[in-house]
Amino acid sequence: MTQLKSLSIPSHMDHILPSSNSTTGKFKFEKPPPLFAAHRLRFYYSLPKLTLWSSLFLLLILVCFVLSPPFYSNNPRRSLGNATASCSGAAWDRRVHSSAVSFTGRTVLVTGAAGFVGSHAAVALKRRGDGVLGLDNFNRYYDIELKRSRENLLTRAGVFTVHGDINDAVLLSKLFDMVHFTHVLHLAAQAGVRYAMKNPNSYIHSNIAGLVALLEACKSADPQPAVIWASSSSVYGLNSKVPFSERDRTDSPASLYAATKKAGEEIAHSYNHIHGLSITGLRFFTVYGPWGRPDMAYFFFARDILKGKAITIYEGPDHRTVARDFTYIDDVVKGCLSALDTAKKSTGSGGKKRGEAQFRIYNLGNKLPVSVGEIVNILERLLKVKAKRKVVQMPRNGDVLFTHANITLAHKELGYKPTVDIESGLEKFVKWFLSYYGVKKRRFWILTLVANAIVSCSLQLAACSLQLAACSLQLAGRVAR
Ligand SMILES: O=C(O)[C@H]1O[C@H](OP(=O)(O)OP(=O)(O)OC[C@H]2O[C@@H](n3ccc(=O)[nH]c3=O)[C@H](O)[C@@H]2O)[C@H](O)[C@@H](O)[C@@H]1O
Repeated sequence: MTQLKSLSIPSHMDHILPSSNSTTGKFKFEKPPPLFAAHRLRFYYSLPKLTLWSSLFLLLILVCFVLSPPFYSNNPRRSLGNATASCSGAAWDRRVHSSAVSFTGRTVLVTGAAGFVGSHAAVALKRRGDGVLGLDNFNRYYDIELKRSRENLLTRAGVFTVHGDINDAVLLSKLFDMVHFTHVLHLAAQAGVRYAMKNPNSYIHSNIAGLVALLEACKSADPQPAVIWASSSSVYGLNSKVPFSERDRTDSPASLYAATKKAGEEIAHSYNHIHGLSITGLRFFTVYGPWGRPDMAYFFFARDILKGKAITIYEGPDHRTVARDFTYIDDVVKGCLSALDTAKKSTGSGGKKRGEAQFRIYNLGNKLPVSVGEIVNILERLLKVKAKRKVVQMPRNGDVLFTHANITLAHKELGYKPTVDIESGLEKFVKWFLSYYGVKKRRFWILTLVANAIVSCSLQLAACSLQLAACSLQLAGRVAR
């Protein structure tokens, strides 16, 4: 007993010690190693606390993760990893070939396939029986999860998306060797007018260098494909004559983005002239709709209205209205497909031109400009939430006051006829927006709860095992004595 007392065991440990009565004269208590004893004591008594704190900690990490702003970077190296290296192997080859199987005689390489217009167009092509192969660099200009979700849609439709950059000449040449593309629908680009103020180089990288790399690959392919690619309404720049017609001048761009698209049109012309590539440029007018781009105003207005955050509505000098010829995605996709179907074959082979080749440019707009204020009115009605509007003078950030397409030429030569008005188009967008982000939120909370439960259970299990080990050690000690 004297021995026991001298150990000064804390009173709350009494129940795990043998009773003094039963051991009188016989029991000789051996002090466990101090470190082990300390652990055992803390562990045993703070188990519920430990579980609680670990759960709270886990929850905190998850909340920080969700609330952290998305990381926007357009450094292709960062987002690509080793793309060319990953684009090989028998399984990869099989996926490329099976995606490119065509039932119509058309086989299309769609660049920017995980993008907004790219994903819609690739699915539409595949549905009608064309062979389709996607290519996308999955850069982080906006939410990469959205791009992955679009990629899942493509996969379900039977379209394989190669992860790679249009600047990767080795990869392009490999793809052109593997598949005889009849057409290239080139939609990969650094989009967005205002972002050029922040990251001008990304526009040069994708819209100039990338375009040249792609045209080089097309020029060298045998047979050469016909190229249909996305230019932009922004090439009309500071023009004041409306509606914008393809014959109007395009030499006063208001943004670097517009300048790179205008440069793209000139570069395309030179490849057509020298190498006999059949090339069609499509000037898209503010394309919107389900699976859209989160950097576009209608998209982030919807998000901010729902969050109760103020939205900034630009106005021109003397309170002039800012307006856009918003064009619904399905109409634009129809325009792309008609351009593809009416494209003539390239005339070159092995990089040499054998005759004049087709060169076309079309406006794909809606010919009914809508003010930004009206877009907000419609979103308010659809979301049933009042927007907190902040009307400010349009900053000098590359935006133009208005766009308005003359689509006579596209109508005449492509049969292009937009059918979706802004109310119905935004209604479809809002429906998608609510279901996509609603589902994601629900999925997130279920995952959080499951993860939490798993961590708590594992901690409890670990604690029990330690306790069991401690008891066994103690028992072994007793038996030995
Ligand atoms: O037509 C095109 O070629 C271009 O269309 C859009 O560019 P933009 O029309 O400027 O579309 P948004 O960025 O969504 O802006 C729409 C309107 O909202 C206005 N806006 C934008 C942001 C903001 O905070 N407040 C605001 O009033 C803009 O001035 C513009 O009038 C795309 O973002 C470009 O990639 C595309 O090439």
